Amino acid sequence: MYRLPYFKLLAQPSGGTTVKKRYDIDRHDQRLRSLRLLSTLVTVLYFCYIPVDIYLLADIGLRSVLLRVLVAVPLVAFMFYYLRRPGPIRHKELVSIILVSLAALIWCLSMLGTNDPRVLHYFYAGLVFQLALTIVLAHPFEYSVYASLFLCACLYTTIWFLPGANTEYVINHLVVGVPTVALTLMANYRFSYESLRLYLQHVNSDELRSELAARNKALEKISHIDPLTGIANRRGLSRHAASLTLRRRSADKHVAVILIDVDHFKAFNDAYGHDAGDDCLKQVAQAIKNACGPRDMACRYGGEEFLVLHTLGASSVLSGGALGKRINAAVEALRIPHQDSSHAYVTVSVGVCVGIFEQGKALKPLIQRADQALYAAKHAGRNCVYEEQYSDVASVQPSLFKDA
Ligand SMILES: Nc1nc2c(ncn2[C@@H]2O[C@H](COP(=O)(O)OP(=O)(O)OP(=O)(O)O)[C@@H](O)[C@H]2O)c(=O)[nH]1
Repeated sequence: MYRLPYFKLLAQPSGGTTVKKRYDIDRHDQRLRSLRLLSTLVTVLYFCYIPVDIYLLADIGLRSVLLRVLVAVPLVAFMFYYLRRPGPIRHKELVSIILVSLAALIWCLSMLGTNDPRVLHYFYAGLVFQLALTIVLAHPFEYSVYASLFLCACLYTTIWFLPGANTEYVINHLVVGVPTVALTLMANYRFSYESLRLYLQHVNSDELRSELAARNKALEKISHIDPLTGIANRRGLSRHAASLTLRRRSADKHVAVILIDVDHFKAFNDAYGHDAGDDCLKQVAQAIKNACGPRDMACRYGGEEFLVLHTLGASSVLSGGALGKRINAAVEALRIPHQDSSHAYVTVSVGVCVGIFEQGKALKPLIQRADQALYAAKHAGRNCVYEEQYSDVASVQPSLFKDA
C-alpha cells in the first residue's frame, strides 16, 4: 500500500526505536514551546471575535458570549493546565487540536441561533479555523487531516441551517472552502515533512560528528604509540613533555633524560635476522618500561634507540644515573644471546643528562647532552652508563657510572 514519504520516515527504525518516537522525545521541548505560544495567540484571537459576533449578529450576541465563556474558557484552561504537565508531546498536540476543533463547533452552534441573513457573509470566517488548525499551530499532519475533516463536517452541516442558505450559497462557500482546506493541508504536510527531514539531518550529522570524534581519539592514541614495541614514540614523548611542563609549573623542575642504545645491533640483525631483531627490540622495550617508575616516560626514540624521561623530585627515589643503571642491568638480565658481542648477550649503552626542564623550552638541549653521554658510554666499551649535568652556563665532563 502506498504511504506518503512523511509516514515512511516516521516508521523508520532509529537507535533501537522508531524515528517517530525519537523525534517526539528529542523535539519535545522545542515543540511544546511553540505550541504554548501559538495556542495563546489563537486563544486571544478567538475571544477577540466576541465583539464581532455581537456587532454583526446582535441576536446571538448573548448566546455567543455564554458559549465561549461557559464552555470554551474551561476547555482552554484545561488545555493550558495539560500543557504544563509532563507527558508525550503528541498527546499535548492532540489536546490542542481537539480544543481548536471544539472551538469551531462552539462557533457553529452560536451561528445556528441567528435569524439574521448577514450570517451568510460572516460564515466564511469559519475557514479561519482551518488556517489555525493546519498552518498556525502546525500540528503533525495526521492530526491536521482528522481535524480538517471534523471542521468540514461542522461547517457544511451547520451551513444548511443558516437563514437564507441555499444550494447556490453552499456551492459558493465550497468554492472557497475546498481549496482552502486542500491547500492548507498541503502546506501542513510540507511543513511536517520538512521539520522531520531537518531533524533527521541533524541526527545524522550529530552521529557522524561523534563517530569522527571517536575515530580521531583512537587515531590520536595510535599516533603516539610505536607499533613494533607498543611503547610511546617521539610524538608520545612530546605530548608527555608538554603535559609535564603544565603540571610542574611551580614544583621541582629537575628531570633526567636517559638515552639507551642497543649495542652492536646491526651485527645482531646480521647474525639472527631482522625478525629476531624486531623481537629483541620488543623485549628490550619491555625491560626498559618495567625498570621505570610510574611517573617516568619510556619511548622508542628511533631505530634501536630508546629514551626515558625521568622526573626527579620529592616523590622520586632514584637518581637519573641510578635508573640508567637499573635499565642497563634489566636488559642484560634478559640474557638474549648475541654471538658478536664481547658480552655474549644483548646489552645497552646508556647516556644520562640531568637538568632543569623549563616550561616552554624544548627538551632538545638535554637530549643533546644525553646523546653526548651515550657517545661517551659507547666509546668506553659499551654496556655502561654515563651521566652529564646540564646547565645553561657550565658544561660538565661525563662521568662513568658503571664499568663495562
Ligand atoms: N630488526 C630491526 N632492526 C632495526 C630496526 N630499526 C633499526 N634497526 C637496525 O639497527 C641497526 C643499527 O645499527 P647501527 O646504527 O650501526 O648501530 P649498532 O650496530 O647497534 O652499533 P652501536 O650502536 O655502535 O653499538 C641497523 O642495522 C638498523 O637496520 C627495527 O625496527 N628492527
